[in-house]
Amino acid sequence: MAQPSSVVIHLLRRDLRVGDNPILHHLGSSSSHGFTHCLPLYILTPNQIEVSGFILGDAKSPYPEARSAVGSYLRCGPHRARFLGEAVWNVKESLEALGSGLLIRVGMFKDVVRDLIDGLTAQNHKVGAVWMVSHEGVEENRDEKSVSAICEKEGIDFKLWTDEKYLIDDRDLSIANNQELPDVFTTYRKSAEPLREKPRAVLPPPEKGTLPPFPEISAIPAQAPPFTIPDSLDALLEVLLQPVQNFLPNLPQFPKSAVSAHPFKGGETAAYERLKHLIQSEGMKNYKDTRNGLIGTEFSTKLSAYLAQGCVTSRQIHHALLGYENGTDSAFKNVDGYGAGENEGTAAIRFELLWRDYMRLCHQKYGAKLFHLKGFKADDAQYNEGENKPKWKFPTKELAAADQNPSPERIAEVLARFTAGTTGMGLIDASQRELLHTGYTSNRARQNVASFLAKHLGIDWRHGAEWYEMLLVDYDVSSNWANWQYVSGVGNDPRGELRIFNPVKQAFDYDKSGDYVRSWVPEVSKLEKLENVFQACTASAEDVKAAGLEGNIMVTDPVKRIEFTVEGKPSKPNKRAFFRRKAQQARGGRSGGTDPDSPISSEGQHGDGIDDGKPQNQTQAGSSGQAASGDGSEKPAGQQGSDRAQPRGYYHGNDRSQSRGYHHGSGSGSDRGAAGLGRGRGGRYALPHAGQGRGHWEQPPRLQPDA
Ligand SMILES: Cc1cc2nc3c(=O)[nH]c(=O)nc-3n(C[C@H](O)[C@H](O)[C@H](O)COP(=O)(O)OP(=O)(O)OC[C@H]3O[C@@H](n4cnc5c(N)ncnc54)[C@H](O)[C@@H]3O)c2cc1C
Repeated sequence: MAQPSSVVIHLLRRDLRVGDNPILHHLGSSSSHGFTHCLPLYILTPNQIEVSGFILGDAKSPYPEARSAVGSYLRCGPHRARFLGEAVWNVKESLEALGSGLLIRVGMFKDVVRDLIDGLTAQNHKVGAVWMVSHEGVEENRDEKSVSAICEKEGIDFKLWTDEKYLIDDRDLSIANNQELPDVFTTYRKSAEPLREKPRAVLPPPEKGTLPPFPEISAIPAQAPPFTIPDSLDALLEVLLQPVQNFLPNLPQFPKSAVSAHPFKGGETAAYERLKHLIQSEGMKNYKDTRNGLIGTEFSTKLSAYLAQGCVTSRQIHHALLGYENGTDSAFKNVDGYGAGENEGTAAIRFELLWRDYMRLCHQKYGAKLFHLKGFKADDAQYNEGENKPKWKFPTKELAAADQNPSPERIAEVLARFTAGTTGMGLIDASQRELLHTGYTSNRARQNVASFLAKHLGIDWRHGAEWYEMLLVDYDVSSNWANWQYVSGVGNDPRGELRIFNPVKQAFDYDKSGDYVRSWVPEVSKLEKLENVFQACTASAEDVKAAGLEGNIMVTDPVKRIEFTVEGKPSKPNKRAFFRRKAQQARGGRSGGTDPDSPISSEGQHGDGIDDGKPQNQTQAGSSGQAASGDGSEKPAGQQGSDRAQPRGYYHGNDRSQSRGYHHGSGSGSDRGAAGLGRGRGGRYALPHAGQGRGHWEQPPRLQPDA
């Protein structure tokens, strides 16, 4: 009599690799797991990625579009959709090469798993277990619970494995539980050092033929209609991209002068190639000197997108570095520093990877506060004495105070220009356009962009985080939202409100010849003076004319003017900020004082170039870029001069009339309670309302109202 089958469903998530994969390793190396078959499965969930492209013909999707809660942006834009498709296909091919395979499905976890259990059971396959790695995130935890509940009901083993893609394994942390995590990175780092000795060994990929076989195709139920699953990579990319590629109407052409810093393909194979190249080209060795670059593929590792999808693990990076440092991997024998131990560059990489671990641990500690307007600092006691709590401006009437100035309409306009890269602030616009076109922008640029939105413009930072979520090829829920909080002053930056980037000074420091801004913002490329390139409104009328910029909104209506002398000093040093920094240091700051390990390198850390922000009439702006001294007050865009009521810029939103039936915002920054929203339309910034859900569809909020 045939042995009864026992199938383990291995649900791959952001562990899209066969190497260093704890579940595959266990199944490939243990003879006692008891499974006759293994069904590796990847699910594209309609709340996180748009799946309407998988529908053949005219059928309607049972799910609402995958859009964000606050700004109603697409959850996953074309750059990451492509990268993800490539990564999924690559792991499918790798599994096939090992004698297994990968089933791709569209749907919510619980529906797909339910269908599979029913279908396999009907074909005399007993599902013995469902295994997956655990992830942080409200939605991710909800997915886990939904599958766990089905398994419990059916008497199926459900196991969440530790996701081993971090530098220091959770089982080796110096803290007993996540509530003990220090709120200052340096404190955590010190408890984790020496970093080079901490990571566990890498798990080898299963050997060919060692994984329990893939169930016969005839036993696997088909994808639930109306979706169909493509059978080639090209077809998969087409259905993933088709609904999201026109995410920004009137997107300008990719500038001829610009080159993508992130031309990389998704997948584990490409990740290993990149890692090897970085060591062989001395990119790792030189990383400390190059990491603040803005242009090209080589100034930083560009491993983030691979790490985000789990195509490579931090400890695999660490071990590849060990092979070079210890002189044990002959592939690197010709590289300077081979066998000479850890160097500045490789140490800095480990340090950055620890930042990634830390952001994830912060997410574990604070849970859904990651998405709250008030951030991790929801508790007022978490602010330093004398530190101002941010007062946010909102682009919707529902969230804005009745007397919000500038008006919600103007803020919506400014936001549209911020996202499209037409603010008139060169570094910000260049970065935003680079992001639009390539899905990547450097860490230096990200910090400036986030600081500009949150601190110069005072706009609800979650719009920036959601915009990044849509566009970043390397979007990672913990790293993105925790970094946005950090820079916006509501997260784990002990300097909070005091850290403000002056994007003009930063441009002078990091884009010394203006090549970066000129390449992504070709309109300003003909301006000769750097200060004008970095802030077009400072150009003289003559230079504006010569550059063909007459009437350009970046000149006539910059969303912000920043005073800055060409000599590189703010025109009016901000004594107050300095004084308060000292006071804060003396007090030890929040949970232990300022953080010398801020992810921001030295020039960015020191409150330098605090923006005076005095409104300035464009015609008064001198060609030198020197402006009249400011009054020290921050004035948001729209308060400059006369009220500008007419929308400008080339992007006016996607005019969505449909959105989802939930709301998660809160006006807490202005001490307004959570408002009952989710109604009506409002163009681009309409809040979600009920979609065309099928019976069982529900999409509870990721964000809870600020408690
Ligand atoms: C507002 C903002 C949003 C961000 N959003 C994301 C995001 O969604 N996903 C993401 O991976 N990173 C994010 N970062 C962190 C950082 O900008 C990127 O990790 C980095 O630019 C990716 O390029 P790279 O791989 O070449 O980095 P490298 O400079 O080569 O660094 C090596 C690795 O270290 C990690 N790392 C470096 N800096 C940080 C950091 N500050 N926080 C967490 N990990 C870090 C990344 O995994 C990175 O791949 C964000 C930073 C800011 C300021």
